[in-house]
Amino acid sequence: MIEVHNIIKKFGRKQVLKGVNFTAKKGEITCLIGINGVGKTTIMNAIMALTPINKGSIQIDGKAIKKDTFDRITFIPDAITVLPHMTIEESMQFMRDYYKSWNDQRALELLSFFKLNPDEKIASLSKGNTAKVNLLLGLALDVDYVLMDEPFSGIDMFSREQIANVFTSHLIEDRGVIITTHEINDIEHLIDKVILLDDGVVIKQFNTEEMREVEGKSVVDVMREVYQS
Ligand SMILES: Nc1ncnc2c1ncn2[C@@H]1O[C@H](COP(=O)(O)OP(=O)(O)OP(=O)(O)O)[C@@H](O)[C@H]1O
Repeated sequence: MIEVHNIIKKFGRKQVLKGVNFTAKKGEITCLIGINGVGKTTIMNAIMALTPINKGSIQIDGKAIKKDTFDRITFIPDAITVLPHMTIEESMQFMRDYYKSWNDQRALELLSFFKLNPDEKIASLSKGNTAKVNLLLGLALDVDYVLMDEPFSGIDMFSREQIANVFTSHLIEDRGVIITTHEINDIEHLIDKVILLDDGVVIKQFNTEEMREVEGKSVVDVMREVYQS
């Protein structure tokens, strides 16, 4: 389980995170939701220790984040990080050389799942296919937790559907996933837990199935209640 305890993050005098608390379990998809600039990416960066926090703590399976934690967790940012002159195959080779957790079989499955041509250069890919390669490179790592920042951002409906399908496939398996998205309609039916953020804190968190079954409300219903009240 990833446990985020009371984290505070300031950029200069601006306090972006004012005591954020939530947990994300293995085997579940947890979705961070909030308006632009609320601090979703900052939370992801804090979990990955890419940005220092001012206060609070983050634990992964009961242990503070350390170098060796990164064998167990991966971050898929909203922009591709491999070099544009590489082909997809070369970018996979790069990851294979660099990460001992690289799983070739899963990478090949993802390649065929997304119907990507391994000989195509990253620079010549459409936005949708670039997003798919980005996901492939992250999901092919054998790690327990995957963080995804805006995997649906700016891509067409069919690519969004294909990406959403990955969440229900064995390619995610029993991993813990934390995702940020503004495209809630695409994954509403897939997510287990929702964390609603506003003004630097978690204003509501709930289990989506419980919310549907007990209160008869969708994620969008709850978002309207919380953000438009
Ligand atoms: N390195 C930085 N230096 C200064 N301010 C920053 C830095 N990184 C983020 N911020 C500020 O922190 C706030 C939160 O940014 P963040 O990118 O985490 O928001 P977000 O919720 O992910 O937004 P979006 O939905 O637009 O992706 C914003 O006001 C942003 O300008």
